[in-house]
Amino acid sequence: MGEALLSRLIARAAYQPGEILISDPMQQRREFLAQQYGVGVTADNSEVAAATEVLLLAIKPQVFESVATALPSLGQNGQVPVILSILAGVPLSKLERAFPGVPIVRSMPNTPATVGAGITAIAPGTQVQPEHLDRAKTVLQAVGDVVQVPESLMDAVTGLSGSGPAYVAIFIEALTDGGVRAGLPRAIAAQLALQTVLGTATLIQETQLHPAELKDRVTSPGGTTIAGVAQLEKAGFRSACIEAVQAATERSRQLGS
Ligand SMILES: NC(=O)C1=CN([C@@H]2O[C@H](COP(=O)(O)OP(=O)(O)OC[C@H]3O[C@@H](n4cnc5c(N)ncnc54)[C@H](O)[C@@H]3O)[C@@H](O)[C@H]2O)C=CC1
Ligand SMILES: O=C(O)[C@@H]1CCC=N1
Repeated sequence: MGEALLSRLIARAAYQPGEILISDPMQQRREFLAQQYGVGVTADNSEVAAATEVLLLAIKPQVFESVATALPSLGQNGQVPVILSILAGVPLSKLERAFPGVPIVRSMPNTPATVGAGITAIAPGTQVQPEHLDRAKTVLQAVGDVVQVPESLMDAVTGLSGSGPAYVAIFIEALTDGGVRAGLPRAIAAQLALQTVLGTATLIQETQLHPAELKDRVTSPGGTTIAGVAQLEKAGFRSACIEAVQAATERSRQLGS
């Protein structure tokens, strides 16, 4: 996810490569990022912590405690960075305990950020002033839309838009398989499936139609669509989507505790 944000930030010239320093323990990863994006790299997290105005935390929640403990206290060179966390589940209370007095913005982006079509929810911590929030938003608005939510909703955001690209990708893959089963060549089926999802999303966005209204418009009486919709309902498609978001939300809560 860190790379998704990085690639778009550079493509949009929100930052120059020379202004970005990335810490990663994997040498192969460091070499790749330096070569691909021209950014500075280091294996020492403290170097990033000492040199930055925005410190993006893009590690796994499972290693948060060990990474935070090993960092020196921030702001010793006079500039206190804004910490922008994208960690699933990790609450502001835990982040603020690890970095006392530091402005922290908890956020949940998603992978469409890579192409500037992301959506990120943010929740500011107790030390965050308007200028800190602006700094965080500048980073996130370069990769898509930004919405502010109460922190209590961040796990639900994670279950929906954070994890959602995987659900949508599975849907596109499954539609493609359906087309293949019905006799379409795979390449044509894949093109039809992808554009159907993209086109429907664009249609709903541009017309502000309620999804149910759009479904009704496609569904001719006694026609093909209602036959397909009836099968989706029989298979519990809606329920599967609702339960997927719920399960991911609960997992996000677990990761933070
Ligand atoms: N993948 C996604 O779609 C999204 C992920 N996130 C969050 O982003 C974070 C990263 O997730 P992914 O990118 O999926 O995982 P990832 O495993 O692809 O990336 C984690 C990176 O952290 C590096 N790393 C490991 N230990 C480190 C350490 N001690 N110090 C510095 N770097 C270290 C790894 O080498 C790796 O490059 C997680 O907290 C996740 O909840 C948030 C939104 C969406
Ligand atoms: O699967 C995960 O834990 C991360 C958080 C949201 C999307 N990917």
